[in-house]
This record gives sequence, C-alpha cells and structure tokens, in this order.
Amino acid sequence: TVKPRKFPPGPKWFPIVGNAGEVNKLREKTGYLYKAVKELCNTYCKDSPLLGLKIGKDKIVMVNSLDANKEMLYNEDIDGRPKGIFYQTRTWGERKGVLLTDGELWKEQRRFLIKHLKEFGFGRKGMGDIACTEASFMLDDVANLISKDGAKNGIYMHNFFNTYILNTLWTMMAGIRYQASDPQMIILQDLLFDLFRNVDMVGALFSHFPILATIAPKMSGYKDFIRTHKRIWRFLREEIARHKENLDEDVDSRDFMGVYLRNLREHGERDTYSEGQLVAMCMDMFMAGTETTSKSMSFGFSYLVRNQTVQRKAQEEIDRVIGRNRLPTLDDRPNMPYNEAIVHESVRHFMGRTFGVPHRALRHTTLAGYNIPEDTMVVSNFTNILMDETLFPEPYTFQPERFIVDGKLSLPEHYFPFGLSKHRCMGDVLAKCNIFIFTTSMLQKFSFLPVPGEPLPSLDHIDGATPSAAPFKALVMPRT
Ligand code: HEM
Repeated sequence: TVKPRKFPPGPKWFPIVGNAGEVNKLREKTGYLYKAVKELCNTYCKDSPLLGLKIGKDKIVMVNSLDANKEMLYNEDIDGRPKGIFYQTRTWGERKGVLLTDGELWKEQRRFLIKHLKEFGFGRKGMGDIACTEASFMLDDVANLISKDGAKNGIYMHNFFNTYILNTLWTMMAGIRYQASDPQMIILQDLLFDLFRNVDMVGALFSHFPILATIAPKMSGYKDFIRTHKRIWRFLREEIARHKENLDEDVDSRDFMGVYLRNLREHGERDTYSEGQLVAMCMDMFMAGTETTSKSMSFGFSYLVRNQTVQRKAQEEIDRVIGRNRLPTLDDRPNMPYNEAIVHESVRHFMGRTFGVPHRALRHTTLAGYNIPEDTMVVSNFTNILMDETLFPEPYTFQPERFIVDGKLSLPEHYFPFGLSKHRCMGDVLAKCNIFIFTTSMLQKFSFLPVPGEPLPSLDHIDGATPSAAPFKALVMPRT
C-alpha cells in the first residue's frame, strides 16, 4: 500500500485491492474504462501526464499526453510485455508468441514473422490479391442479402466485416478461407468472441488477483479463459497436423504455417523455434488482427451512414479513378487520397476509444520525470491523443479532410494509432490494405443509407477488450 517514491500521482492504494474498487465503480458509473480513467485523471493528475494506479498486485501507469507517449514508446527500458498468470496461461504456462512477449524470443520470432509475411502474404501483391478476392466474395454475399425481402428493414453492419477480415488472415496463415455460413467459420468466430469476452486491455480479474484463479475460478473468469484457450489450441493444432501431413505435396504453398513447419523440419525445434511457438503466433495474429481491423471498419461505416456527404465524396472519387467496370485494387490507392483518408479516419475512431497493448518496465526507469519501478505495466491512453480536440479538431466527427493537404494524403506526426518504435504493430500494412479494398469495393457497388423511421447509428460505442460500434443497420442500395 506504500507508493514507491515519485510514482505518478493517483488515488490512494488500499491493502490487497489497491484501486480496483474505485476504478470499477467509475467504470460502472460511466460505462467505459477510458471514461473512468479520464475522471481519475481530472481528480488526481491535473498537472501530470501520467496516472499511477495499483490494481490487485499490478502497478499500472496510464500515459496520457502526446509527449509522454512518445517518450514511453521510445524508451527501451519500457519495451517489455507484462508477465504473470494471464499472459502465460494463454500459452500453456510458457511465454510464447509475438504479441505479449519480450526479450530474445520476441525479437527473433518478430523478425521471422515479418520477413516471411512480407514474402508470402504482406508483400504488396499477395496481400492485395487476397483482399481483392475476399472483397468479391463479400460483394456477392451483400448482393444475396439485399435480394431477400427482409433487407428492406436494413442489414446489421456493426459486425458485418468479421468474416471477411478473418478470412484474409486465415488465408495468409493457413491458406484457408471459409464461406460465412461454414461451420468452421462459425466455430472460429465463436472462439474469438469468447477469447475477447471478460478480458480488457490490462488483463482480467484473475490476472490482478491470481489467488482467485484457485479459490474462485468461475467468478474470476479463469475457468472460461482456460476453456476457450483449450478450444483454440485444439483448433490450431488440428490445422497444423493437416499441414504437416501435406507438407511434401504442398511444396509451393506459401502460407505461414507451411513456411514455419518447413523451417522446423529443416532445422528442428531449436532456440525460440517450436511448434508451440507456431500455435501461439497464430493465436496472436487472430487476437491482434481481426477485431482491430473489422471494428475500425464498422466505426467507419457507422459514420458513413450518418454522414452521406462523406460517402458521396468517396463514391465520386471511386467513379472518377476506377469507374464501375472493374473492382478497386491496391494500385488505385495513390490516386485516391479521399478514400485513403477514410481508412485513417476509421482507424482513428477505433483506436481513439481504447488503450494500447500494455508494455512493462524491464528495469527501474523514469518517464516524464516520474519513477517507474521494474515490472510496472505502462499503457498508452490513445483516447487522449486521437480524440484530443487540439490535435484533431471536433474529434468525434468523421472528417477524412483532416488528413488531406493540397489534395494529397498527409498524416500528422501525432497520428500513430499503430504505435511507434520496436513494438510497432506488425499488421498495419495489412490492416490498411484490407480496409481500403473492402471499403472502396462496397462503396463502388452500394450506397449505405439510414433505415427510414429508425434512429441514425449511435455515436456511443460498446466497451470491451476492444471498443465496438454500437449495433446499427444500414439500408443497402445497389448503385445504378
Ligand atoms: C486497424 C487495425 C490495427 C490497429 C489499430 C493495430 C494497433 C496496434 C497497436 C497500437 C499495437 C501495440 C504497439 C505497442 O505495443 O507499442 C499493435 C501491436 C501488434 N499488432 Fe496491431 N493493429 C491493427 C491490426 C493488426 C493486424 C491486422 C495484425 C496482424 C496481422 C496485427 C498484429 C500486431 C502484432 C503481432 C502486434 C505486436 C507487435 C509487437 O509487440 O512487436 N495488428 N497493433
């Protein structure tokens, strides 16, 4: 309960629980974790860019200003990822993967993943082709949906993109795509939904209070966490086994599983390379790459339905640059600053309602003049940057124009929703490619209108491990 010397300001720490009670109360009152943090900042750190908390066993520092975030992201002493039951149990008690690891394993495996995805998946052509193929399937599905009678009442859009985003990732990882109605797709979506439920950006109840995993496994979320992870490990291991069986025949297959397994067969399990590591990396790609992208798109579309002027401008650019006779490709992107700006504005609205992936102080260090003890969790509060009205005027409106200067796309240096420096997002290129291809393909073929007699999509969102646009429908009309 005694705060370390010069620890960032924040509420008083109570024995055992720390500030868990106060944070929870505020979260319940405001409905959102980011609003709870904002209220605490207003009370305790008017003159400080940092808020210092303790939740159960964890010391947590929220980084609230632009400058302090840059300082933190470039400080190598804060390049760790949190340790503990939550972060290890997800990978059967060992630290594996690339999203929540640090040290040699993270460095080596991050390098491998980036190199091979560049060659086979993230390379412009491979990635663009996968997105375009998936977009065609998506357009067919929309056409089928709106040919049905019920479509007159609008189509739910807030989770519409999940299937297609998931397919682009799964194609790169395992060379597989599923129809939206395929039982495997339904299982996969269900697994991911469970994976995100009951956790937030800084962990779960049992990670702050590990004793609860033993004495109250159900109530603390531990039991569900284990159950869901066992299911996802099984799902991935089954696919890995299938890949292993076909490794000799599929010599040309370029998916990540094949590449990793061939590497293991050639050099054996060694250093940081293992089949378990492959399972963990696939899980990380799902966790980091699916909801982030599809939810950015649903925020984007909720605003496009609200703001028909933006939609019309995007369609004018699509008609002018591409026309109606062929689908958009990545080659069109440099000629379409307005649509590209829509991509960035969609991502801003998503990240502007959440926190970054937590870092951990690897050793005692300082940040913005405060002491940060070893093992403190340090978290970027993206709301304070991406929704700051001095940096992004009228932040809760959707204005692609804010990213356009003299007719060209121009991103300010305070726009870094994918992070900065060594832990920078590994999927930003893929995310931007998918959002561009999917959004322009949809807007080329269809218009998305408010449903007559129903309210416009709400500006409120649903809190969770990642924020979701509130459920909304659009009346989808083919463009003539
Ligand atoms: C709109 C979509 C996305 C956003 C806004 C986003 C944002 C971020 C952010 C803020 C981080 C943390 C950076 C840090 O800790 O300093 C991150 C890390 C990461 N992202 Fe993304 N991401 C997106 C899509 C993706 C996709 C599609 C993939 C994979 C295919 C992906 C894979 C990763 C991985 C593996 C990391 C961990 C990197 C590391 O620690 O070295 N992300 N992302």
